[in-house]
Amino acid sequence: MVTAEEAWRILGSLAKPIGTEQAPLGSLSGRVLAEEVRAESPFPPFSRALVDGYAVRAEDLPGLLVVCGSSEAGRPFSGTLLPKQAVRILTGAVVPEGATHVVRQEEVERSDERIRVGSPLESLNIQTRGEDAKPGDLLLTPGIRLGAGPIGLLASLGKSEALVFRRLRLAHLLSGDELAPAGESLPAGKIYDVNGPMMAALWDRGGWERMGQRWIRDLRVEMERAIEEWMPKADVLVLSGGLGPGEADLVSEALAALGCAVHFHGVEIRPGKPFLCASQGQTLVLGLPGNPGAHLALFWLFVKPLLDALSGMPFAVPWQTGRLSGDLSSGPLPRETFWPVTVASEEGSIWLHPLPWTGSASVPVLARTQGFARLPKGRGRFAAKELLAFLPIA
Ligand SMILES: Nc1nc2c(c(=O)[nH]1)N[C@H]1C(S)=C(S)[C@@H](COP(=O)(O)OP(=O)(O)OC[C@H]3O[C@@H](n4cnc5c(N)ncnc54)[C@H](O)[C@@H]3O)O[C@H]1N2
Ligand code: MOO
Repeated sequence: MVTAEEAWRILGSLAKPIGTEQAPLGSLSGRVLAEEVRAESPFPPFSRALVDGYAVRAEDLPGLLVVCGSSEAGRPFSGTLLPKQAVRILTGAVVPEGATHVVRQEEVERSDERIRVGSPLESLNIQTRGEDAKPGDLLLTPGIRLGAGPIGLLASLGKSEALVFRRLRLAHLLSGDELAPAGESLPAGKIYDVNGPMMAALWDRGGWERMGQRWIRDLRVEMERAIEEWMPKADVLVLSGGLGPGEADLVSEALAALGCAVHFHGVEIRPGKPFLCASQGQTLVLGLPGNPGAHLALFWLFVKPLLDALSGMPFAVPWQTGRLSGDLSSGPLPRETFWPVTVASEEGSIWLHPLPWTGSASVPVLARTQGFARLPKGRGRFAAKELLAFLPIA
């Protein structure tokens, strides 16, 4: 049995990114960047007008100017602005040589090919060449998950692809002779599979590749065969159930028979005490207890930080702090406990409302859980307004 801190440390040491690949711009959403991105040329590539109006020279103002041509987006004015001249210009167009300012069209009087411009001009209304980035400027660093903003930046640089970490391949093996699939009538003694659909939902949101999900009967030989079959295909194999000390708790025996290295089996926490971590070669095996409450809590506390780190991001558990909105009392806690809470922000404070919780076998509470409050071992009473660490789940 290890402590939660030891489990995080071990998982962190196992979390080496799994490899990289080039991916096209259109498929980068949710991927993790594996390279530094620097500007190769100035951005914007030319000084451009920020408003519709006239390009002018400050030294001619105030005065009457002759409009000698136009510059539109994509169709620049080819000459140089001479004394007492102006060029009609539209937003995004190249500012002609010699111009110092762009004056808004609302601020000039125009008659035929002449404009009258007052003085002084308050703003340039020009985004100058290289204002956003100069050649060599660092624009993106490795380890960020790519969303719309960074993808837009890559597009502005003309990049048609980027180096990203390979998508993690995950498989989920669920054991339990009592499991029945949704949609079928429930024979006596059976329950519907909760962990399969719950984990599938978590994985789809994380952008990882779901290799497969398989049910196995509570037979050691079946468990062993399924692990052996999936180990070469997956980067991470998540097992559901079969971890406790009962006769049908088969995972440890199957892993031992396959010669896997077990890094820990059992963490001093509630829920999720039988949590197991093993590996063989490059493949990691995570055993999560069958109780759905343990499955969900362990995913957020340990599995997600590990998967993120294997995907190229830092290994981190993003704790926050909040105050209890009411008293929380249970018997003295036998282990460090992660208690389901709802989370609300009010008047600059985060409030944690402890949900009624009977343990990891309870499922309805999971539908309301927005975070897990971290409670130390030994205590049984926590007063309203006490400040606690919690892990938000979103
Ligand atoms: N003598 C002891 N018994 C138990 C201990 C212990 O220390 N000594 N630990 C308890 C704790 S804590 C947990 S957690 C469970 C761990 O059990 P397993 O990992 O072996 O899981 P199972 O026995 O297979 O299942 C537990 C529970 O969850 C239900 N389950 C399983 N899979 C699913 C699923 N896919 N969807 C919904 N529900 C599922 C299963 O029917 C059981 O009710 O052991 C305790 N026992
Ligand atoms: O570890 Mo169990 O999940 O505490 O019920």
